[in-house]
This record gives sequence, structure tokens and C-alpha cells, in this order.
Amino acid sequence: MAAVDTNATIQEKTTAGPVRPLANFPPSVWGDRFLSFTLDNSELEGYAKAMEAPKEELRRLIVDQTMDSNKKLSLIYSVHRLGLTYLFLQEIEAQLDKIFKEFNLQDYDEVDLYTTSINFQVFRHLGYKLPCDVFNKFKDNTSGAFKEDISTDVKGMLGLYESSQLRTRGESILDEASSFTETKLKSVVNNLEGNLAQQVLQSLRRPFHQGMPMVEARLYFSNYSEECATHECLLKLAKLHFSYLELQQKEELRIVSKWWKDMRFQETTPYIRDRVPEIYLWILGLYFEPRYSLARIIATKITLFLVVLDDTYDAYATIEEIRLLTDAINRWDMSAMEQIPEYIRPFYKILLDEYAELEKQLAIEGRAKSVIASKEAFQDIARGYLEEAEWTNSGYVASFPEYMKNGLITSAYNVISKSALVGMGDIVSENALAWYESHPKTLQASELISRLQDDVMTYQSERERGQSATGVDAYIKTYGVSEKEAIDELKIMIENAWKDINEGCLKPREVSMDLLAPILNLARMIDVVYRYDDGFTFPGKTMKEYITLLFVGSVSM
Ligand SMILES: CC(C)=CCC/C(C)=C/CC/C(C)=C/COP(=O)(O)OP(=O)(O)O
Ligand SMILES: [Mg+2]
Ligand SMILES: [Mg+2]
Ligand SMILES: [Mg+2]
Repeated sequence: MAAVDTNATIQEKTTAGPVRPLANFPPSVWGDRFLSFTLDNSELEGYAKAMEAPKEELRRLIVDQTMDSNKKLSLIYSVHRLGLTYLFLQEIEAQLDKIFKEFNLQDYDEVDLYTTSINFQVFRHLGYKLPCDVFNKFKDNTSGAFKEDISTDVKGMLGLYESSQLRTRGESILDEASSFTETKLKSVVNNLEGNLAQQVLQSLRRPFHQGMPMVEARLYFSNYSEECATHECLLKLAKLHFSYLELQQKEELRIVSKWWKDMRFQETTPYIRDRVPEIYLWILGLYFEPRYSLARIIATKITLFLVVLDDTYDAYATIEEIRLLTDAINRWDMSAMEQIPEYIRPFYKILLDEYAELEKQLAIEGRAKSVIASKEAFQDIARGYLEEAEWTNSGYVASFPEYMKNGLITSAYNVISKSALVGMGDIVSENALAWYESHPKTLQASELISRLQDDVMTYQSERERGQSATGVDAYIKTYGVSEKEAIDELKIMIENAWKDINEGCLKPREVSMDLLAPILNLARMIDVVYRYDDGFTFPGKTMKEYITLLFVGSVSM
């Protein structure tokens, strides 16, 4: 082996500057693709106008007193799966209040598994805790296991599988149902055909409850054509609604893409993950309603700041630089510019300018507090990222409880959910903000899911890059178990956190569902991005598929 020329190596080291934990992240999948869209407002208004008639017709159907309750629930189910609930929320809740009040278990004695599961899903999705006892009759009284004969009822099994995702703690029949139905569906899926095959494949890949609402609505429209065709007005409204949303979302994506390009992040901090469409998709996952258009743009920008921050701390800055930047973020003052490294000054200036602009805008509506809450959460996560960096720098492996205390912060779900509130308007009242500030159980559960699901999917590459703190390694160290056992335990914690979110969304709720939805949907987006791999660092699968479905090509229906 040739003698190593130590002089050259030493020489290289001094001119090349400090050693940096570079990650060489894969480049953007999309480049400037979404910059060229131009919104035709008259086209948008045309869709809005065309929606009026089918919307009125559907409203009449929803309030129709002569309709049988199971048929009514089945219609509401399709409305919900198509993402149309928000257009009829009062009417739907009035119907469900009435039917739920009349509920008694005996009425379900003769109802088949599929209808029972549709009813169960509608009630649970809309916040009514229909008892899971409605499924008792499908279990064998002696063995206590699910009756084998239901496993030939594929639609019923599929409905039971989707129903089980809505379970809360203590509903053991649904714990069993989830694994029982998943096993059965996997064993038959290859022998199925047509829509039913597509429906089973779709749910096995990701159940509706863990999916991204906007995408799930499109998939339901494609794979449940029979259910969507029960009423002409439903089909018509769904198509027009998708067309309307697509134009609005393409315009929002253009706005944030142009902003990102104008801010020149890719030039000033080239080491970061260039993921603008992916982060916009993530925020779209929180809420797709047209009224939250501005909110999506604001939350996308702040979450893009988080990507710059996370990648700077994880994949570029030295520990000294991290300490200086964290202090500057805590000081939140332009005078701190001179203390931070040259390369991160543009980011710091844009960060402070953007927040100052938001605070000014929201102060006009008397709602600057939501901006301040987001800013304080941003300072909090910078301190959380510094803690991780200090552990890595010293090689310290935190205990699991210590890791999780910091990990709920570095999950970023506190700062993102608070940033999502900024543009939501008057629904974000003082007590809504106070509830978020109280760090409620539902938010903690969403943070835990984000932190631990990400760790399960990224710990190996982070370990290779010398990062000492991940949930997996902290768990192994604290409880002296194998890597596999640690991961299994983390997955159980994630499953239980889902049950807490499901519980938190049931009536009587602490706050309106409008304020809970971003938290629930943030947990859903973790499933979308990290169920099978690190879908954010490597966005060529699910995220690419979803972005293509929603923003590439027109609504072909
Ligand atoms: C943690 C998590 C999934 C956050 C989701 C919310 C979000 C979009 C945060 C912005 C930073 C980011 C993309 C972290 C995920 O990658 P990573 O694996 O580099 O995050 P890590 O450095 O915190 O592990
Ligand atoms: Mg990272
Ligand atoms: Mg990080
Ligand atoms: Mg990670």
C-alpha cells in the first residue's frame, strides 16, 4: 500500500477547515417544476359556482328524514371518505346526534359485519364513541376468537380492519381484530379482482385512518366507484371539489416554491435537503380546506426553516457553531448576526424578518400571540437540537426518559402545530392557544409518534454519522435489551399513542375538531412518510407518488 503522505493530509485538513458531518443528501426530485403554474381565477370560480347545485342536492339527502339510518350512515361515510364532511358538518352532526341517541346494542344483532363496521367508522371519525361491543357477536362465545366464517366476508373483514384503527386503550376486541383481519386480508388479497382487490391493497398498504386525507379522498374516488355512484350529486360534487382544490393547491405550491427560490437557501446552505414540494405536501396533510390556504403557506415556510435548522445541526455545523447559532436564536436579535458563522447569516436574517412580518400582519387582527407562540416553540426546538448535539459531541448516550423529554421537543410537532394555527383565523381563540400551550396529551402523543417512528426509520444512518442520541440507542442502553426488542417496544408505544389521539378526538372534546385535526393529521403524515422507510430523506416513493397524484397532470376522472 502506498505510503500515506501525511503532510498533504494535514495540509488538506487545515485549508479545508473543520471536519463536518456531511450527509450528501439526495437532491430535489422536482427542481423548478412547480414554479411555472399560472392560476386562472375564473376557472377556480367556475368550479365553485358549479359546486353549488350538487352541494344543495347532497345537503337535502343528508337531512332527509325518510332515509333508513344505515343508508344514511353509509352516505355520510362516503361523504367523509371523499373529504366533503366540512361542507356539511352541522347537518351531519345533527343526524349523528339523533341516530347515536337512539343507539341500542340489540339493534345490531341482525346487522352484518360490513354495515356494522361502516356505522362504527362514521361515528368514531366524527367523534362519537360507538361501543366496540357491536363487534362481540362476531366472536365465538366458547373460544373467544373471531368466528372463522367471517373471514370469507372480505368486505366485512376490510371494514373491521379499518374500524380497528380507531380503537382506544382498553378496546381489546379491536386489538385482536386489527391483527386477525390484517392476516386474513393478506392471505386472500392475491385472489381478489377489480375494485375489491384495489380496496384491500389500498387499506393493507395504509389504512384510511393513518392516511393523508387529501390523497385518501382521491383513492376512495378511484377505488370505490360503486359507493360514490349511489347518488349522482355526490359523484358530481366530488369531481368539482377535487378540481377546485387542485388549482388552489398548485397555486400555493407555486407561491412557496418561488419564495424558497428567492430566498436562495439552496445556494447559501447547499448541504440541506431540498424538499419544498414534500414539506408543502406535509402541511397540506394537516388541512386541505380552501379556507386554510394562507395558513398552509405560513406553516410551510416555518417548517422549511426547520429543515434548514435540523440539517444544519445534524449534517453541517460544528459544535461551536451550533452553540453560537442556538444562542443567537434565543436572543432573536439582528445584532446577533456577527456572532454566527457567515454561511448561516442569510438564514438567520430571513428567519427574523419572516417572523417580524407575520407578527405585524397578525397584530392587525389582534392575533400576534399565535406568532409569538410559534416563535417561542422555534427557540425551544433550537435548544433541543443543541442538547442532542452536545450529547453527540461528548458521546453521551442519554437514558430513554431523558432522551424522550428532549425528543418530544425535537419531534418538531409542537412548533409545527403551533405554526399551523397562525393563519387559521378567529377559530384560534385565546383559550385555543392556552390549550396548545398546556402541552395536551393528544399533542404529546403526536410528538411521540413523530419522534419514535422517525428514529425507528433513521437511527442506523444517524448512528453511522456519529449521532449518539436516538430513541433506539437510548432504549437499548436504559433497559439492556436487544435492538429488535427495543424497536418492538417503541412500536408498542407508538400504537398506544395512536389510541390516545383517537381518544382525544372523541366527544366531548377539549377544543373543536378544527384545532385537533392538525395534531391528528401530523401523526398521519408520520405514517405516510415513515411507515416503510425514511420517506423524507429519500422522497422517491410515497411522497413522489402523492405529489404526482395531486399536483402533476390534471384531475383525470
Ligand atoms: C423528527 C420528525 C420526523 C419531524 C417531522 C416534522 C418536520 C418536517 C421537521 C423538520 C425537520 C425534519 C424534516 C426532520 C426529519 O428528518 P430527520 O430524521 O433528520 O429528523 P431528526 O434529525 O430529528 O431525526
Ligand atoms: Mg436530522
Ligand atoms: Mg436532528
Ligand atoms: Mg431522524
